[in-house]
Amino acid sequence: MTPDLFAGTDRGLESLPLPDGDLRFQRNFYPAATCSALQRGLIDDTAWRHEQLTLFGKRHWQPRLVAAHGDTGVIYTYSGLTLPMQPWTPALRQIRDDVEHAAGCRFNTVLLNLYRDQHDSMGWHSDDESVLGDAPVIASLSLGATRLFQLRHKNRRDLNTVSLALDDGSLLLMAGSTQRFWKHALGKSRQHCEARINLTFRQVFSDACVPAHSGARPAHAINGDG
Ligand SMILES: O=C(O)CCC(=O)C(=O)O
Ligand SMILES: [Fe+2]
Repeated sequence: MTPDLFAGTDRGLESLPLPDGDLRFQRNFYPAATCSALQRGLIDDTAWRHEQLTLFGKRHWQPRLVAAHGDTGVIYTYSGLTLPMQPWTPALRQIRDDVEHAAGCRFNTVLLNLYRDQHDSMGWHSDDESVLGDAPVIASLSLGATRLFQLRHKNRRDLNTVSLALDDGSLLLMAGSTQRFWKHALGKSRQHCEARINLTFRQVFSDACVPAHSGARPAHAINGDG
């Protein structure tokens, strides 16, 4: 495993070298005071759900709380779970607009994860559902405790696991073929951790109209107010 590859800056999104992928990262996307206000508001105002998943015929509680917000009519199923889609709140709409501006593309959905402490986690997976298109852009904003995010290539054994400390206010973009070739996870921590919220913004297409190439569009392609 490599140490944290990327120290990050607040000079905008910067590319992280990733074979077969496209990762960009910005530390301090939001300043600390904004992050703590956003985190408090989201913890209090979100209808957090504790969901169960079936793995090999056995029911398991997910080790985190979740919620989904998005445009009316969007349905998104992942890991066999279809969360009820809540409307955008003013806070989430503002964050979405800021993230769209940085990413240069539109998002119609955000999944929220609340990692209550060091015991909460997310297992290895790719966000590669067909409704995300073949080259999804996923923008991940972290608020609260720093947690270690890891990526591992699906079939190249010569490549090390990549580790990235996602700290308060950081923005990570996964684009291009990242979901096709890499899995990612957020493991439990050995040290005590306070709560962390992660928001992943996605563009979910209805099954009928998934574009052949759905990668990031340049900022000037943004139109309308969503
Ligand atoms: O919490 C994180 O940083 C990862 C979240 C994630 O991978 C997801 O929501 O699909
Ligand atoms: Fe993910």
